Amino acid sequence: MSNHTGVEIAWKNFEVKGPLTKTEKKKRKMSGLPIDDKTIIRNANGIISAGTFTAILGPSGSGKTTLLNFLANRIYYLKGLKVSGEVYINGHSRSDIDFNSIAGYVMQDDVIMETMTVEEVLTFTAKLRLPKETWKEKVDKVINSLELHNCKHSRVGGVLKKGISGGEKKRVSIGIEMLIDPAILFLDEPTTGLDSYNSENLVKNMRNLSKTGITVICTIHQPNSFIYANFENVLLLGGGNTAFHGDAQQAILHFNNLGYPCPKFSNPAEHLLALLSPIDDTFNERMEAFRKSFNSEVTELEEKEISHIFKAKESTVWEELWMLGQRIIKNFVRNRMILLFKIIGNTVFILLTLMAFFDICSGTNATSVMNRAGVIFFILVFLSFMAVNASGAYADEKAMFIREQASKTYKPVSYFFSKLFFEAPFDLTIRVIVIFCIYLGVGLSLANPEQIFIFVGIVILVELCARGWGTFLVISIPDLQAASAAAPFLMIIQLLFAGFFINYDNIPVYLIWLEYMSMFKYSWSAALENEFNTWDQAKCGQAVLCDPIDYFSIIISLGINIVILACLVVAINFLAFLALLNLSRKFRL
Ligand SMILES: Nc1ncnc2c1ncn2[C@@H]1O[C@H](COP(=O)(O)OP(=O)(O)OP(=O)(O)O)[C@@H](O)[C@H]1O
Repeated sequence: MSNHTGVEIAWKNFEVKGPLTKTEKKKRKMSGLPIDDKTIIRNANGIISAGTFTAILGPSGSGKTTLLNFLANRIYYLKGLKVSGEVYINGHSRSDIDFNSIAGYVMQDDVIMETMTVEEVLTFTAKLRLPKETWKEKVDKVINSLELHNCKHSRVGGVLKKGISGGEKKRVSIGIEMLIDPAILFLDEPTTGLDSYNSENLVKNMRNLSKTGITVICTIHQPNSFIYANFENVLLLGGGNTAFHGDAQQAILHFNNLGYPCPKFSNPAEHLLALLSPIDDTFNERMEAFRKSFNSEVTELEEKEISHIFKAKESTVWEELWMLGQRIIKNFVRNRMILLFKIIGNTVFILLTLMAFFDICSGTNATSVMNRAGVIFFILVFLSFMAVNASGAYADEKAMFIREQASKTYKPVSYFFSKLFFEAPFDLTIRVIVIFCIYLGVGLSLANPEQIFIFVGIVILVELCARGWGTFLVISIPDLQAASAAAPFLMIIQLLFAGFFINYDNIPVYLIWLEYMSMFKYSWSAALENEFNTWDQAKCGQAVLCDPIDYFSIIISLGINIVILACLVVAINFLAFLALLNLSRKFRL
């Protein structure tokens, strides 16, 4: 199915050093050894021919993934390591060619939209990256070659909602990469989490792909003997060295000749991994023997032409927005639990609020002033906490966004605005309904009918501001749990300096900037002003509360408060957008 004649990949003088772990440092200190960087891979060389299937094997920590990432040019994952060496594609230095246009990379985790069907997942990428005339044919080809026809209309599913099997999911991940017709395909531990039946099938699939001309390279943890039998070539890593690289069956003979025969009826992979693991005192001696017995030297490389470099279609922002928007809507409609929860949760909230505060604000005395201010405060706080969590959708999709950026499926700007145009409106609509019901039910001012609309406008700005903050945190903090823990703190800080708990005059000068950044300061002032600008002081009496604008120290006019709030919305969302750009830049190849 590939249009390629395949490519040969070679690496020379590949060396990796990395920091010691705390335990390693302790051990070295106790043995009086120097505490400098450890060598993970030492002067490795190798060559993998076009259209072959190679499995990189080795014990845990031997550097399999590091080698794969180095070959696949996944620089981000090598951060923190000192890496040197050169990679050649068909004899050309990798840096001289558009390597990312001929390479596909399948991550260990399958990060696919769970609510989409297999066909929809493939179609999404195909429509964005392939010309109109070819995408449909290409999707069908991928489905056929990866034997996905039985599940093409099934939803992908996830941990809580079962969908297709783990093996099928992995094949979908491979299929997404196959759409661009890669000449070389890298897979990081593709059989992890799969049962032996699915693992064997997957390995057969990979071998079949290599037979179509694609150079397939994967790392594998602990293959069983059936899986091992399907390997064409193996590259064995141990003790920082390449212990063997070549025909999988020859590997068994090679170690047999060195005096390490594979015991009868045992799994050859287990035997080889045991030989490469530091499980006894003879490890160093064994590794030295393996190193000497295998010459990985790569000599003169012949320069060969690289046929057919894939040129992805450059979709416009509008096309991308529409595709992403459709995906959001589908995901939204199919995620019935979330939909139901939002509807029931908000209905319960309206009912409870009305039961507690029904008509509480309708009076004209000082008590009514406090009630009105209290209800307004409650609405703003409740909505902002709800909205800051609405960015959870970003958290759910962060890994998928990274995968899609690595393969340049769409531009980050399209993703950002698709969330704003297609995801936010549903929440905003619910919020508007909630506010209308509560506003009318508790008896906030309707002396001027515009007041309710102005209040709704203020609430929408608060919602957009809080969403922006939530999005910024989720995108810029690598740990998602830390990001969701930080969100309420950020809201509390803004509340603290908004003017309700500490009077503006009592805020220390060096913390005054927090006051100016608080969305509650402006929304609270604007909402109070909106509420009390039709207030009849004469009916209220002489109490200090009867002049609410003065009592609450509101000095900025309603219009200016709204303008500042709108500027905050733009600034915070721009910050979130910059964070998204930065995330994309790290992973986009
Ligand atoms: N970015 C990094 N920063 C620091 N150390 C790293 C980094 N990446 C890998 N290492 C270290 O390099 C060594 C090799 O890691 P690598 O993930 O390549 O091993 P592996 O053979 O794939 O292991 P496993 O089978 O457990 O996934 C390990 O000791 C690991 O801790």
